Amino acid sequence: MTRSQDPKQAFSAWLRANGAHLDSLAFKQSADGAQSRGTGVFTNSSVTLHESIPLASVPATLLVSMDLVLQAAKEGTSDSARRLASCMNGASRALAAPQTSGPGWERTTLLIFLLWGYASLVRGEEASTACGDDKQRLDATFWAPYIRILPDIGEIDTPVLWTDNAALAGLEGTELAAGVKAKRSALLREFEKLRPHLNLLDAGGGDIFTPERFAWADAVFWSRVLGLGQALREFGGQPNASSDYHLIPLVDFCNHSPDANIRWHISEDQSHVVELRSTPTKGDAPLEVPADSELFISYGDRPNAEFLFIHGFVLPDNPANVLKLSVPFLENRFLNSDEEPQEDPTLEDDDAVRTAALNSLAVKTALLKDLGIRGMLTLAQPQYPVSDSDELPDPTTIVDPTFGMLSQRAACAMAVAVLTPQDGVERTEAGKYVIGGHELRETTVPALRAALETLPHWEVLRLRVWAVLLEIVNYKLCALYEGEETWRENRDDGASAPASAARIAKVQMFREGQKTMLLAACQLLQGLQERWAELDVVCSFLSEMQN
Ligand SMILES: C[S@@+](CC[C@H](N)C(=O)[O-])C[C@H]1O[C@@H](n2cnc3c(N)ncnc32)[C@H](O)[C@@H]1O
Repeated sequence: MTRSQDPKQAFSAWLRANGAHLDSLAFKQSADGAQSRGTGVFTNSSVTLHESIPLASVPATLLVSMDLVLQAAKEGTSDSARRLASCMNGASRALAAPQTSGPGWERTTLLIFLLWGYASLVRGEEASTACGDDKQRLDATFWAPYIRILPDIGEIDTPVLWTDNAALAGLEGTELAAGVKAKRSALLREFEKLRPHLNLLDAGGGDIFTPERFAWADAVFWSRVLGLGQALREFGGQPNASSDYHLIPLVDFCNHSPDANIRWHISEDQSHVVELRSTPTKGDAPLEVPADSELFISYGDRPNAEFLFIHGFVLPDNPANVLKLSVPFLENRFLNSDEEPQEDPTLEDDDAVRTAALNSLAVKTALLKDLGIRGMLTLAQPQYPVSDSDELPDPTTIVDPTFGMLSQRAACAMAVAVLTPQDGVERTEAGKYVIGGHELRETTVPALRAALETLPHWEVLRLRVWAVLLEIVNYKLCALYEGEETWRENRDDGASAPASAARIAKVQMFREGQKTMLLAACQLLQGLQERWAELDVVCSFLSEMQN
């Protein structure tokens, strides 16, 4: 390979020379209207895809994981391998547990790999052309054809890398605004800690490593990494593979589509570990793909917030859009604010009310933790049944009146969140949970649901859930509308750099998706609240409470 060769062709040649098979494929620029998708995988002739026949394959020797980085640092004999070893030693000393083991450390080692390859590339260290024996893989120059065609800083469009205020302001009022700020600060802190050790990777002294370059490595990592560890150990003939995270040159150039026509597959053939194959078709029918067509894999059904944050793109009318909210424990309302607690005649003073709230909060948090429900709840888009009549079923008569907006787990978590100390939430000394005087047979979502449904005021609890959720949804909707104002002002402000039209369109599409979700949730919850407030069982319970 010569430096003047087209990087995409050089990459194909490097893959082939090192044992990958990609006969009918080529790497080309991909775009969807104004939205660039960067490099993609295209057919170079018409092909017939079969689910059982690999279209391309990558040998184990080309997989990039922590195992490779550690091996290069330990066994490599080149100058670059020695620099890598010094950097790895320093980095593991600079970071404290838990960052020096598990997935966090795997990520750090792969970021170091990318920066190692980058330093070698910009310092013009020559890439080797010979087919790699195992030693060559332990030298940074071996990976140059791969590092060279990775998208560079200006080609990655994730909000963490945006520098124009006009686009960043577009996230105001959405869940991403705080996430992007937090991620930027975390990356900066991490970079400062690692900087002296990263500089050891660079023969030129390290002035090429900036916070932005570190954020580039992080973005490249998250947008391409696959968690293959278990699959490799179980099916890929690599019982000793200790890494989970892998970068797979070739496979990681496949762009995403909800209508993917290919998928990656762990091969049983031990020399060709990862393959590309056709997605399953009806009756195993082969798939005819014309020449010069892009082949897509699926990154999964993810909401636009996730696609934008990790990949810098959004999908129009994405059915996987969701709303995330932290579990709204009622106790927090008065523990964290001046709000008056619900009156409880059985308790003597404010201190007793506070203690009761803290106890009940501790039991509820422990219960959700034992159920595996931590942190955030997810609200999906309601899926109304498609029927000939316009009439929806009476929500009070169906198992899930939220039409899929709340999963069984989220519905249970919400019900727990709105239980008050008066509802009787306790934990016995034996660690069993008691709700309204009934001990849970087992700490599972179905058992909790069954216990909640037996409460005499179950429907009142549900009304509380609708009311609390409606309040949150309205709050988020207001924040979104207010954010819209801030964004408009920033876009019109001549002082800030103009964002590209494609980026503005992307942010707009993201905001529209959030608005659609929130309005649908608001409409549904309003209807549920009205309907539940009319139920006899709810009316009589509430009037009894008043009396
Ligand atoms: C695994 S890489 C795919 C190869 C990548 N296009 C490249 O140039 O290296 C994932 C990245 O490709 C881009 N991408 C993938 N699918 C896309 C899509 N449907 N629309 C826009 N960009 C896409 C995003 O930048 C994403 O982070």
